[in-house]
Amino acid sequence: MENQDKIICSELFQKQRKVEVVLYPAVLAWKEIEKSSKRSSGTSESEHVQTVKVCEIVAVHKTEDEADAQLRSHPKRINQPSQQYPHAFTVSYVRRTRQHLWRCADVTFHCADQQICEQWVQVINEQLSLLTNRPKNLLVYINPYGGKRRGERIYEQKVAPVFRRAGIFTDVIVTERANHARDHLKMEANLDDYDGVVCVGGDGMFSEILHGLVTRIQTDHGVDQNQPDAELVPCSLRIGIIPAGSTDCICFATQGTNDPVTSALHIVVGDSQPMDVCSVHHNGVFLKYSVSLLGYGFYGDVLTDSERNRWLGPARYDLSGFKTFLSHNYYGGTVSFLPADDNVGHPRDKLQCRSGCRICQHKHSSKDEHDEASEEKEKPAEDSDRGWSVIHGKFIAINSASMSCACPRSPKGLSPSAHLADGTTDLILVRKCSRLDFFRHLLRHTNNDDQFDHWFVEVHRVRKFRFQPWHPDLAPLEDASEHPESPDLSPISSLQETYDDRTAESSWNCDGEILHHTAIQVSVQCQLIRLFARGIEEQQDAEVAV
Ligand SMILES: Nc1ncnc2c1ncn2[C@@H]1O[C@H](COP(=O)(O)OP(=O)(O)OP(=O)(O)O)[C@@H](O)[C@H]1O
Ligand SMILES: CCCCCCCCCCCCC/C=C/[C@@H](O)[C@H](CO)NC(=O)CCCCC
Ligand SMILES: [Ca+2]
Repeated sequence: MENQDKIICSELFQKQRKVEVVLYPAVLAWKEIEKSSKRSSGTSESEHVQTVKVCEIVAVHKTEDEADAQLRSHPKRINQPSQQYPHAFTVSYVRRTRQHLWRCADVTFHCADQQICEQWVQVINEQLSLLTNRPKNLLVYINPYGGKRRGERIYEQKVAPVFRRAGIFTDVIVTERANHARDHLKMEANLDDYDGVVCVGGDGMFSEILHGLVTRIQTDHGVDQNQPDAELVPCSLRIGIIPAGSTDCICFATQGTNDPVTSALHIVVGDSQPMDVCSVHHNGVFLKYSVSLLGYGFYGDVLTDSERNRWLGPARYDLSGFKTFLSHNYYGGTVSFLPADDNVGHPRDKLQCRSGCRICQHKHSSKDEHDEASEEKEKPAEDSDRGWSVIHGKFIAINSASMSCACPRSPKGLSPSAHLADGTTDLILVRKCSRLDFFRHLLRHTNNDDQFDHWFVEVHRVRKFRFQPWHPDLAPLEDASEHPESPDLSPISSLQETYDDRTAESSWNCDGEILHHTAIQVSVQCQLIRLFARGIEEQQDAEVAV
């Protein structure tokens, strides 16, 4: 630190203590200078240096009238340090508290000289203006009905004050119906006016923003989304997520917590996290995009059931999860997939995607990869069946996790080692097994045991996959490839009386929405969008003691 060039250095006052404050090019630091009458004569420097990275300063402003106000209310305190140092400025900055939780903290420095005070404000502001990744204008959509219906309150009480302090301008739209935000982004919003879009709501609301934005960009660039191999254009606008939904899995998996203030601060400091998006087609017709879970069988059934109980709020998933678990349905079908290259690891390698992830950093957006491939004139023949693996079977669940899908219900997620931006999705196949076995598998989503370490579970890291449910007339009577089932210790046959495993079909849960087709083709679009996030931080940045 001492070797870096000091931009400005002063002796100021903070909370009745004399401190030396230094602004280096990337760090603001201050340390106490003790008047050591208590210990020895003279002035000595305390060992403890507090530091704040300039990129984590939210704002700086002159603390107007504070000293005047004190003087008016307590004229007798004229000899106190704050009156000897009547000018003050306050630096608001990001402070890490508990795990992944950020708060906006203030530190106020007092000084005797007005000019010095103004110089400090000016110099810090100059440093902040060099941070060009910070948004200045945001378009905010609030779903007033997501989660526990607290979206508007959360925004007004916790988020808007942080944006105001950071000097961010916002246009706020409180949605009046489902798909309001999607349609506004698709057709009306003037995207040139904004540096980003903020979504106040849950995963379903995020999905609206995703569809509105991605579709708009493709339309503007003349790209036909119905072509499964279309070269999609990445979105330049980043998306911020203020969690106010039921699962908030996308927020949790990209920040490590579901906290509105933390999200607001990630937006203010201009974080950027690229993210994969799966495009889902049915017979060459575009259906949906997905960033978290595409789940057939268990998670499709949970969602279908839970939609009937929306009034229950977040608890609807617990009730439907329990009911679906008891139903213990399984579904026949054929899954085909194109495995990922070796350089992106394996779902069981325990290399979790964290802030600055090396695996994700080495990937580019799908468009860049397309461009490189066509330059080299060796576009892979992906539509042929070369390289594809095919699996027939009866499945309790088929899950594709493009990210870990960590959420409060499952802090490590459906696929703990899945990457946010590696151009792949982890395809998890849970074959027909006993109810007890499936329970053990589910339970492992909540503890440290490996949920893939079961005879009936397999997991593949893939770039594309397809699913075809068995046609009732063509379904094999027995699935020869299947592992012999272990005995079911708790048969609940009454729930299955009407269940015919040769005709039954589930539905796909696509980021919390039901798809209306079961035969689908899925392709991962590497880094199609960017969030105002940085991935989950490995460890807390501690204050520096020198
Ligand atoms: N004004 C509105 N009225 C009714 N529905 C809305 C409105 N605005 C958005 N929606 C819809 O509400 C649905 C649920 O919203 P949201 O995702 O915010 O909450 P959630 O379902 O409780 O949370 P999660 O998706 O995390 O489970 C979304 O699919 C969205 O399209
Ligand atoms: C014995 C106890 C076992 C408990 C096991 C819990 C396992 C939980 C795994 C949770 C995975 C969530 C994946 C995220 C999916 C979201 O895109 C989607 C939209 O918000 N949420 C759901 O579909 C809601 C899905 C809710 C599932 C319960
Ligand atoms: Ca991925």
